[in-house]
Amino acid sequence: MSIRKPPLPRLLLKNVSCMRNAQQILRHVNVTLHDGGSLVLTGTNGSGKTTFLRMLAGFNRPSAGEILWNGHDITKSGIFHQYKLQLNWLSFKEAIKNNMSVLDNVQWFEVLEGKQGKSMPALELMGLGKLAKEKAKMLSMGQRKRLQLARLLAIDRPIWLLDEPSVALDDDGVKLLEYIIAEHRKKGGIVIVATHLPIEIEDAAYMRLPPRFPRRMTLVDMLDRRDF
Ligand SMILES: Nc1ncnc2c1ncn2[C@@H]1O[C@H](COP(=O)(O)OP(=O)(O)OP(=O)(O)O)[C@@H](O)[C@H]1O
Repeated sequence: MSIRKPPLPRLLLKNVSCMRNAQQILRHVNVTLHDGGSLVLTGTNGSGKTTFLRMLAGFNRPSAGEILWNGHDITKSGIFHQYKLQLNWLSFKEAIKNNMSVLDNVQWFEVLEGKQGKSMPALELMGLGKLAKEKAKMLSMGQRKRLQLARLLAIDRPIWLLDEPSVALDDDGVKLLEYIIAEHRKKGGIVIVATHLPIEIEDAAYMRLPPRFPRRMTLVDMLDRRDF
């Protein structure tokens, strides 16, 4: 009888902590993600959701513990070079050039990836097909977010790091976001989302980060506890 080794997780965070500006932001975080997996990060303002994503993107190094991709430490330079090519990052910094057309704002990134042919279908899927030739400065906030999502699709990398991806989207936009996440996962992609807003992601793991600055106890809290 042969005993099969379980597959290595694609991403593994082992007892990871992270400091920022000499403050401990994340403590002893453990996460396992296989292909097709998803993690939703929630927590109050300042609890460290963006820091978590930045750490996975390599902008902040863990102060303790390890982040392993295919079993290799991502902070090792040879590994990081390969690992970062797996990442697709969506954040408040939109990197949208207002004087370029909507299509060029997507195609430019696609060409940098050495890919072609996905920009227009991605814009159409995100409901921006008819605006493809307009300057990006004509777009509303929600349309700008849709453009960022079209870029994710056109660039087509396996690990998505999404910081508040549904902010500014209307109901249809949120459904589209949920749809593209589900489709990406079906292909084996990994999706990590930091969000304040409800989002439906089937079988996702949820992690609620503890507040960093617990609020001071009020008189009402003290009366509730009756321990003074
Ligand atoms: N540029 C920075 N330099 C140093 N410390 C920072 C910086 N940005 C944030 N921090 C610290 O890191 C902590 C976590 O911030 P982070 O942005 O990760 O939280 P968040 O959970 O994403 O918050 P929000 O819900 O407001 O987006 C903050 O409380 C702050 O003290």
